[in-house]
Amino acid sequence: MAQNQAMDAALLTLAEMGEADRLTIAAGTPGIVLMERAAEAIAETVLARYPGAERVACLAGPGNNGGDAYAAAAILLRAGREVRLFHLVPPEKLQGDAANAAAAYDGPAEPLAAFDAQSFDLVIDGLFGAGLARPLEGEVAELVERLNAAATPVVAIDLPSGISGASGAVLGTAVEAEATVTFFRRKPGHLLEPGRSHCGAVAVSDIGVLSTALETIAPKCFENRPALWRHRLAVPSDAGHKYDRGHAVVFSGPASRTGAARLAATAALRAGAGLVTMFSPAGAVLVNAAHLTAVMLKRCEDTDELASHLGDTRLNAFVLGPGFGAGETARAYAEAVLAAGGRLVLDADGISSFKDDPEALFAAARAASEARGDSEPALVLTPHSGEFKRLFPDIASAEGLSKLDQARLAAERACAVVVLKGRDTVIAAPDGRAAINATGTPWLATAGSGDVLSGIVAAQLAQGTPSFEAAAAAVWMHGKAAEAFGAGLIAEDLPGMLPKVFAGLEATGP
Ligand SMILES: NC(=O)C1=CN([C@@H]2O[C@H](COP(=O)(O)OP(=O)(O)OC[C@H]3O[C@@H](n4cnc5c(N)ncnc54)[C@H](O)[C@@H]3O)[C@@H](O)[C@H]2O)[C@H](O)CC1
Ligand SMILES: [K+]
Repeated sequence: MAQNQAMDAALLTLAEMGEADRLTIAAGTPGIVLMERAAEAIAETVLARYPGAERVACLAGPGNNGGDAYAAAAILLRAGREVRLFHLVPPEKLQGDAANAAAAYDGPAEPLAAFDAQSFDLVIDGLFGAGLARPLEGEVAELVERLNAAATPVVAIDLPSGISGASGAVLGTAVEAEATVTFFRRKPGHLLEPGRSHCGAVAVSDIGVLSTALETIAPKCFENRPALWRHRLAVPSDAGHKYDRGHAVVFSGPASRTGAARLAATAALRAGAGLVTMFSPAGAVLVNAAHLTAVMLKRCEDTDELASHLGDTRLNAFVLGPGFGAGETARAYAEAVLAAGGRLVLDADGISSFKDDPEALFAAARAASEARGDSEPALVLTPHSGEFKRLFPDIASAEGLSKLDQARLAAERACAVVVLKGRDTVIAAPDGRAAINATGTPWLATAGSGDVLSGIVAAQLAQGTPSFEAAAAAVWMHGKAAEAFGAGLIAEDLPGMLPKVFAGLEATGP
């Protein structure tokens, strides 16, 4: 059950989508039938979203995306719309299903050069989809730029032309659509920026591609939805005790910089850790004491004191970084926590502390994972792109890597779950599993929001949720908390929205 629901959230590579098509066609559904259904889905979206759109332009490219455009044009013509089709290549040059779809269309068709967006109420973009192989240039690039400058709404077939389905990158230039209709499952480019913004509202149409094909294909990338992790999530039970829900620790920075750690600690408590203790340098104990209530406080002045605290093996999840200050102390503490068998969320200054010797961190993480015996990553890294660059400069600067590729390579190298933050946060595990997040609002880009996230991750780790699921759940909840609050959000507001998020999670399915 959980497995099937997760498969609904799969994000497919070009090869995986091609394989799903191949298996479906081999099982008896001809390609032209899939194209016909794709066209019906596009026409349905157009008629439902734009009931008043009379003058419709269909732009058809040289491949099957163009074939979909011909087939959709035919349906809209039958529905009484005033349709004109504009083609990049003459219809007689099309092949396979696209050629058949073009032959079945008997409405007006003209070369692309005759297209003027201003003369239409709606444009259907069937120039390029999954087969986009290189940047748009020349006549097509100019046309796309004129189209974007016009006020006419665009519905994209499969992907806005110019957007890479694999990476969400703009190749050359790309159509800015109001809506996108894709088929069977989304692709990473629908969720990764800037692709996501170019897609507008995405509708996924089940065109009869066999979902059982996914069992054979075994995709490893998913949209971050509860189906991915809800079955692994620890939920406080009636018979439970606070000690069953783990004991999280947050390291505080010096006296003038304690707020970030308190945000993380409050979030950890709200997100379900049974107990949360702040480890504070001596000089910050009074400041922290003045602010903390349910969060406990312990002095932790140096590595000796830390070693003595770590003797208590009930302390099982740690947050190090928010407001902590970068340097030798952070490095020593992180290594000590991992060596003691703790699970560690390393954020902010904690990450930057290893910029001169990332391998020391990766070796500590590898040793910690191996020592656990279940190969579960003990380390969760939560960098934004600037921090990511400090730990993984070569991956960050390599040409042609998507954010998804970057997070996966980093996770494998660091033997850690990597949460590469942003509007399109990617969560990746060393074994290649990855999730792309879609919850949240622009208001999350606010001071302290990352500190809250690290606390939510730690709460899940403390309760025994596996690291990948813990991180993915936390990112989703963090976004949902922001959505629930709405405009005017500051980081302090996020923990207080978590009860609503949990209630929603209980009330709804995946
Ligand atoms: N199950 C499904 O998902 C179905 C999808 N359908 C649609 O088919 C397209 C993919 O079709 P394909 O022919 O493989 O690729 P495209 O139409 O996207 O384009 C390939 C075509 O374009 C040329 N090309 C690539 N990049 C450029 C460029 N920058 N400039 C100029 N020309 C370029 C390339 O050489 C090829 O000739 C998918 O998106 C769906 O819309 C089917 O309808 C069936 C079901
Ligand atoms: K398209």
